Amino acid sequence: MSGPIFEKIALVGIGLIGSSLARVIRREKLAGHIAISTRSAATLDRAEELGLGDSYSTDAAEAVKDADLVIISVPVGSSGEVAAQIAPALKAGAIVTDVGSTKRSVIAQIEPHMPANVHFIPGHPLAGTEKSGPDAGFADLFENRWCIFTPLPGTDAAALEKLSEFWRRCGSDIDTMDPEHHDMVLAIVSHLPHIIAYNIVGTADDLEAVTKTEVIKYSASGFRDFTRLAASDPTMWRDVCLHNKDAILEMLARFSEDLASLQRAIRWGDGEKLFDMFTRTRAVRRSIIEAGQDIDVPDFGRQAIEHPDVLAAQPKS
Ligand SMILES: NC(=O)C1=CN([C@@H]2O[C@H](COP(=O)(O)OP(=O)(O)OC[C@H]3O[C@@H](n4cnc5c(N)ncnc54)[C@H](O)[C@@H]3O)[C@@H](O)[C@H]2O)C=CC1
Ligand SMILES: O=C(O)C(=O)Cc1ccc(O)cc1
Repeated sequence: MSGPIFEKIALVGIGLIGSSLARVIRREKLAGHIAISTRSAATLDRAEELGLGDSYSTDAAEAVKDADLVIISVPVGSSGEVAAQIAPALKAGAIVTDVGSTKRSVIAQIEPHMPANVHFIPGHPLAGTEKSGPDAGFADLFENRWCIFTPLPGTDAAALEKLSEFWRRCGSDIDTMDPEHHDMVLAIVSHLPHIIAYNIVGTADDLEAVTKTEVIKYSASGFRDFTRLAASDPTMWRDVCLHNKDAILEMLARFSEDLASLQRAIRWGDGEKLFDMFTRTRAVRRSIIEAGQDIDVPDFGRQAIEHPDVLAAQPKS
């Protein structure tokens, strides 16, 4: 299929994800009109300088007027505020979706505001980088990545198919799951890695016996990989931590238990245990490569979904 899918698309939030969407919508001619809205006037001006849309407003309600598709791309903690602003201005029959990294909390914030005559379909593209803002986006971001929908009971099948077609034309593959499962999967494959990265870089930064110049000068590539994740947007990740609290705490508890067991093996010189553990984790990496997921920016989503055994794997005693 070619040609516009929607007459007017409104993008609320024009950072990494919103601006990547603007770029791919333009390139693939997915809309007749792209309306852009964001809270900060300076960011909106930058989006206009970059020519990302056809109309610009700091008033989200103004931007969504007559829109057939509204995509909310703001930090998850701001979802409710945006939903309240846009609700009275939504067109009957419009599809409203989001791209938030957590789903239960976003649904809880947005759904109560949605009028009965619009289709709210929560979504999450498993694609991103550590960068943020309208300059950071690029049209290929969603190419060969998963986009997960967590539809509410009774979601209109035609609206879901139309939104799926939109994301396919952005380059993504579609998967559907319930919001609880989404939040659990993402806690281990995305949220925990970021928290671990923030923590290890923080620990290094606190070390008094090692100067900051030494951390920079001698940083091995393993540490550098962590610094990339730890450079991710603080507002976005504060919100993810606060809005997927239960699943993150559950995964952190398991992680801490496993870390303590590793610590014990090191303390007691249990080389066999260390070797077995490192052999098992090496196999996970191999299966990622075999699944064709060995790409520059770590891909965390597809692997866990296609190979749920990665999640289910229990430590060998
Ligand atoms: N950065 C990433 O790698 C990924 C992020 N996500 C999700 O996408 C969403 C957006 O993330 P990014 O684009 O990376 O963030 P960003 O920081 O690059 O952009 C956020 C945008 O939201 C705007 N904004 C913030 N509060 C607002 C409000 N109350 N009303 C209107 N606009 C507001 C900001 O001005 C900015 O334009 C988040 O929910 C995040 O969890 C999803 C997949 C990947
Ligand atoms: O930069 C990376 O490695 C990421 O993991 C990007 C990312 C961050 C959050 C998401 O919800 C999805 C993708």
